[in-house]
Amino acid sequence: MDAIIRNFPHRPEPQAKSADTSAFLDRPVTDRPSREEAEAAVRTLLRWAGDDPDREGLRDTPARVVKAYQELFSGYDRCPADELGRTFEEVAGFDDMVLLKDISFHSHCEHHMVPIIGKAHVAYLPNGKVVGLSKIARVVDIFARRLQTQESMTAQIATVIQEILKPRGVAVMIEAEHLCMSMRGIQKQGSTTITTTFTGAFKEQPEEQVRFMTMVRDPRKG
Ligand SMILES: Nc1nc2c(ncn2[C@@H]2O[C@H](COP(=O)(O)OP(=O)(O)OP(=O)(O)O)[C@@H](O)[C@H]2O)c(=O)[nH]1
Ligand SMILES: [Zn+2]
Repeated sequence: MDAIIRNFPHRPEPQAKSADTSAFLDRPVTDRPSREEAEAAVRTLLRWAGDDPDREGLRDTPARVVKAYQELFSGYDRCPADELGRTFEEVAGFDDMVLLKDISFHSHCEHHMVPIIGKAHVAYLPNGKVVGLSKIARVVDIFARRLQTQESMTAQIATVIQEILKPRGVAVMIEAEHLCMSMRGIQKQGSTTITTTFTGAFKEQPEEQVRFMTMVRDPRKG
């Protein structure tokens, strides 16, 4: 949990605390450099790469890069716990698996700041309440729009859903290509990294894990 709390450095205005979400809202605010400082850093990188930041084609690039980073790293300004705050009473007694498959995401690895492109599969076993389907995808999106390792992102998604929704169990699988392994370094194109994590009934009952895996691979067999 601590790791998740530490990953909220820039949330500007903490919302009202509730018993369920307080742990996700008490996070330190760190000094953020100004936009001008960020643009100056991009200019330095352009020069370091060997180009001239004053040539016409690059003149607006620092501003564009900063604007793009604001979007790509907007997950630091958002709280995944907030997304899960609105729930619905269990629909018509439904308490079986809810699985969102193939949630596409773009993230950036914390080692090289190079894209991680992949999809997440997230399931939970409701325990008296369900959450809007889009909220699960929003949680994935918020964590993806931070610097990540795939393992951390997998664990963070499961932890926040387990802590806030308190279902009988959560299962998360992420499949992703790390461009730091294909564009540079070892240069292995097309390799996929798969990570999984399970809580509650998914952790304790192997048959629930199998059912999750089967539904991820072929939902007709679930
Ligand atoms: N476990 C894990 N490793 C990652 C992830 N994304 C990137 N990496 C790895 O992070 C490692 C960083 O290794 P370092 O030796 O510190 O850095 P490097 O010299 O740039 O490594 P190379 O990529 O091997 O050239 C590399 O092996 C990457 O493949 C991730 O999500 N999870
Ligand atoms: Zn990397």
